[in-house]
Amino acid sequence: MKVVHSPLHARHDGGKELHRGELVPCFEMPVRADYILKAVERAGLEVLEPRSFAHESLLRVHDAAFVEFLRTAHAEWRSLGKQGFMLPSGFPARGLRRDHIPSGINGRMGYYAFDASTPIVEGTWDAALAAAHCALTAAALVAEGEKSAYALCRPPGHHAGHALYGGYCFLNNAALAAQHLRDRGFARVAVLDVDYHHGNGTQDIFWERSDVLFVSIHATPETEYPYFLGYADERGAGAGEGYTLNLPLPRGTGWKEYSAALGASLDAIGTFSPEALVVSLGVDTYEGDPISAFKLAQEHYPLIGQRLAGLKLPTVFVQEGGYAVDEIGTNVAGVLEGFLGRR
Ligand SMILES: NCCCCCC(=O)NO
Ligand SMILES: [Zn+2]
Repeated sequence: MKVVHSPLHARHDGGKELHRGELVPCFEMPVRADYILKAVERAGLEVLEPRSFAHESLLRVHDAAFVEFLRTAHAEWRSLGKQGFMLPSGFPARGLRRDHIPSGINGRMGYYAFDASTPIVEGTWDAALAAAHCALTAAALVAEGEKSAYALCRPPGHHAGHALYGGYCFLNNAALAAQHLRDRGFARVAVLDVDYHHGNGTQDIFWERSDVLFVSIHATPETEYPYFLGYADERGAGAGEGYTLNLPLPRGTGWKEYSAALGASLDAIGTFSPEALVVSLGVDTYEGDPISAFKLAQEHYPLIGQRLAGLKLPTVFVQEGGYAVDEIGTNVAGVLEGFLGRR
């Protein structure tokens, strides 16, 4: 399994997020990627830098004006004499208009963002684009015959929708990988999101499509972020009806219940009989994660990898969340080594 990683991830740093009512240093910090990189190198996996892809690759899943906002926002912020990280101050919630995008930067920020946890800094665009290219490169490797590949993406992507950013995510790396596989001739692709949080962005992108199955096991939005998507009654719309499967679980879920949900998701994927699999690999399901509340232990991550290998599908792993930085590398490498049959 090859690993795709870009040192440009480190350009996304220096912001703060609004967490439980106060501005705190971001949990989604550069050292996460450094620790994962060390762990996959220790596991003997080959590491490559990403290829470059045309701007149009991003528009296969994202709105053009949204991408242009991400690309230019911080330069505009600086041209107004501002510096440091950008956070929105208002959102087009109920009773407000969403049919008009304000011309000012603060209005546009609130139009495209859905939380105040996802700061944009000067290097955010470079890092997000590099993460997208890591995912596209991993998908290209699988399209060219690799059995599997791992995109060490930072910032993550599964909360980013067609024209939406938040949850530490800007461009939807997993959705880009799935679309690239479709564009390279894989007739049906399944996306399995095992991050603690629901991949609302990925669901949004494939909501009306039957060629990409979206399955997510996550903490119930009744009590957990993103709160407003990820319920079991969300099954897709139009041609996509029946091609979204949400398996929300309560806070405190341990391996027994998680494993049962994993089994149900693998059954659904088997029924869909995809030609490839994209895994949104968040490891914030770990019992020691600072912002999450499942109870998976380190020894469970190789088991997840083994179960995924059982699908016998060409597989692209895309890094999502996981904030217990001391253990993130061990947990990610555990999944990959389990998948490879080494654990
Ligand atoms: N306070 C915002 C929490 C964002 C969750 C990020 C994440 O891990 N998503 O998978
Ligand atoms: Zn997460």
